[in-house]
Amino acid sequence: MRLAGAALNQTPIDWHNNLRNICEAIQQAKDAQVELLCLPELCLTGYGCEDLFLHDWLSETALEKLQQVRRCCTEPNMVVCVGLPVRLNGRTYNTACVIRNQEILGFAAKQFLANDGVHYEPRFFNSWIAGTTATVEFGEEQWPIGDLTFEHLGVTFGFEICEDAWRPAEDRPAPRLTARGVQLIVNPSASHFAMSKTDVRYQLVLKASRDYQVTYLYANLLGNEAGRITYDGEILIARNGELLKRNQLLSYKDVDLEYADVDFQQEPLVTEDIVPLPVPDEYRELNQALSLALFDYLRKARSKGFVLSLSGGADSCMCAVGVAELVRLGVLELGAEDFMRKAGCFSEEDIQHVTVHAALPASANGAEVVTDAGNRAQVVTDEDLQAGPTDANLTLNQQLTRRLLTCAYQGTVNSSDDTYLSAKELADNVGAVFFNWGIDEEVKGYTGKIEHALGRELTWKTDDLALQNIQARVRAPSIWLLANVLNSLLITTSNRSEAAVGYCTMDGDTAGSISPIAGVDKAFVKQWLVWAEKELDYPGLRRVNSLAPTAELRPLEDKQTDERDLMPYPLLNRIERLAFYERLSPKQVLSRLREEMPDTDRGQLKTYVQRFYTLWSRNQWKRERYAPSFHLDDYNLDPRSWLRFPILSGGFGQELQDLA
Ligand SMILES: Nc1ncnc2c1ncn2[C@@H]1O[C@H](COP(=O)(O)OP(=O)(O)OC[C@H]2O[C@@H]([n+]3cccc(C(=O)O)c3)[C@H](O)[C@@H]2O)[C@@H](O)[C@H]1O
Ligand SMILES: Nc1ncnc2c1ncn2[C@@H]1O[C@H](COP(=O)(O)OP(=O)(O)OP(=O)(O)O)[C@@H](O)[C@H]1O
Ligand SMILES: NC(=O)CC[C@H](N)C(=O)O
Repeated sequence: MRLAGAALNQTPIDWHNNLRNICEAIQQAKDAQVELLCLPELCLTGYGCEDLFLHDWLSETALEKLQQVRRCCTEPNMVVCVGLPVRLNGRTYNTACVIRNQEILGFAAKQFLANDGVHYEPRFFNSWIAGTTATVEFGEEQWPIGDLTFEHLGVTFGFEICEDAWRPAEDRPAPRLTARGVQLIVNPSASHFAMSKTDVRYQLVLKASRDYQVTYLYANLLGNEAGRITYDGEILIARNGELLKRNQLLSYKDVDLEYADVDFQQEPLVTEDIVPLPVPDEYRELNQALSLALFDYLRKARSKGFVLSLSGGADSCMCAVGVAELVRLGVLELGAEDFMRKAGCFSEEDIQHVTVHAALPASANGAEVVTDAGNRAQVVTDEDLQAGPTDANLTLNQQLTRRLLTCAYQGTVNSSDDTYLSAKELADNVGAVFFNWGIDEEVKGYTGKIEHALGRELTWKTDDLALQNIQARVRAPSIWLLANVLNSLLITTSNRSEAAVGYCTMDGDTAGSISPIAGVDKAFVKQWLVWAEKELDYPGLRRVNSLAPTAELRPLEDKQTDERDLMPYPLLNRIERLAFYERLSPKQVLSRLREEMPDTDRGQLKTYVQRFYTLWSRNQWKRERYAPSFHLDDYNLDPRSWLRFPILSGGFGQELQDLA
């Protein structure tokens, strides 16, 4: 039997997009003579519909749209499994509908709901009770729903829907299914991306196929579906512990279909030792996920591009590279023309202009073709090409980045030449539009007003934080204005370490509508930039990679650095991880640190732990106010996705006092 999984880039309640992708996958499956096709979890409505799953109309519309999917399923020999919510007696179930030759055979329902990390399924869905079935009615028709198995071309199959497979052996459906004679387990998933998670999923699928001696077919969603969470579109087909198919993750395509053939007449030996996956390259994974997430966000928000306040520091530089990589990877996979069309923000004239130039061979236009890692697709240098004035001497990727990314350096008397040059060199390297303006006048305007009102001078001695914050805040209005004028999304550059301790000015450097790296810790940001300079070939990162992170908000002679204000970043990350990922108490965190760092002064470690928890508690309100952020690491601090904490609390007063 030819089995296929298709990863789909869906959007909540974008019926047109979702149906088009589903029907396209079915068409591709027909063309490839696939006999059983698995589509991802809840792909008809989108997985991220949130409280809409509690609305009757959503499931009613999904059932209506299902009739359109049904009409695409015209092959007598092909089964299609499509995910949608079904509402019965005021309860919503998360199901996979099985269709063959326009006939609905039934709805398999999810038994275990994902309720950890970024998943809140029990808020929307009810678990299906194993061993039970019921009936779905639609017009004159009735279909079975529940704990079902199916038969197709002599093969018996059943379902684990995403989280079902992540439960222990004594709970998960797999052993009960195999006891009922199932030879094939189909798993439609919506499994969020996190660095290295592919390894976990691979082990899960391979081991299930080995332990239950079945064929296992797994298909995940693809892309930034609803704003925060990205899916990597993983497809896995395995049999008796052996991998038959695994695809390239994080595709820019809407539909990524892969298939493999399984001869169910033969029973191959069981592979006891699972061949391990090569260790995932987290820097590369992060790059792909970040850039795809930005691309999908841009087009799904129907925006024209991005605006970025580029300080030349690590965070803003990483965001700039994220946009440049969105272009590079998108063009690499789709080609310039399809990339531009899919982005949805380029005019037909511009598409023609850019792609005609890109298509010209080097010899025809004097262009220099550079064959490096792919950062420079092609360098057009011939001025006679009548390219727009801004396009001369830019590579294709730079030309496109220039259309999507506008940056501004906004210096003060406290800014250094180093950061200015770092910002300028990176902007030039990626091709972004770059402005440079000062903000001292505005700062003076505001401080002067308050000095007049209070009848005294504001000084660094008496008003340190206030004088820092006004600089960060004064950068916000002009960059917002630019974003509005350009119909662009304003990127805010907060990282996870800064979010942990509120090391940011609210309505200042947090201003923006999208916060791409708020889930990534600062130590990782810095390592990633070193990797990107070399591996992705961005020489414009050379300067930032030689700088210590600094807010540049105090006078230069103060030599302000983040780590002097706070503590070393690796230590901050360690405390954060122990405290909120491993969920230890302050006392346990301190004793763990003392074990791990016996050479560090015990009193100093205690001060850092106290500082961390004090700043953490004081700044929950800031975490509540960050712009939507991407989930990229295995956890994050976003109260709307991974981590909840009270805005007002005792702030660990007792616990910190008790530290020895
Ligand atoms: N629970 C709560 N709910 C609501 N508001 C609360 C609050 N607790 C304090 N507040 C209010 O918060 C305000 C203070 O917050 P905010 O004005 O944001 O500023 P604040 O947190 O006082 O200071 C900002 C910190 O971030 C650092 N920073 C700023 C900008 C850029 C960078 C950089 O790395 O580039 C670093 C800066 O060095 C400083 O340490 C006060 O008005 C206070 O009343
Ligand atoms: N001189 C500046 N010009 C433009 N934007 C700035 C400037 N200084 C700060 N910003 C904005 O404020 C943000 C926060 O500054 P922060 O210092 O936390 O990050 P960074 O400068 O990117 O990195 P690092 O902390 O490693 O120096 C910057 O990312 C940038 O968006
Ligand atoms: N949609 C789901 O059930 C996802 C849950 C599962 N733990 C995962 O992360 O893949």
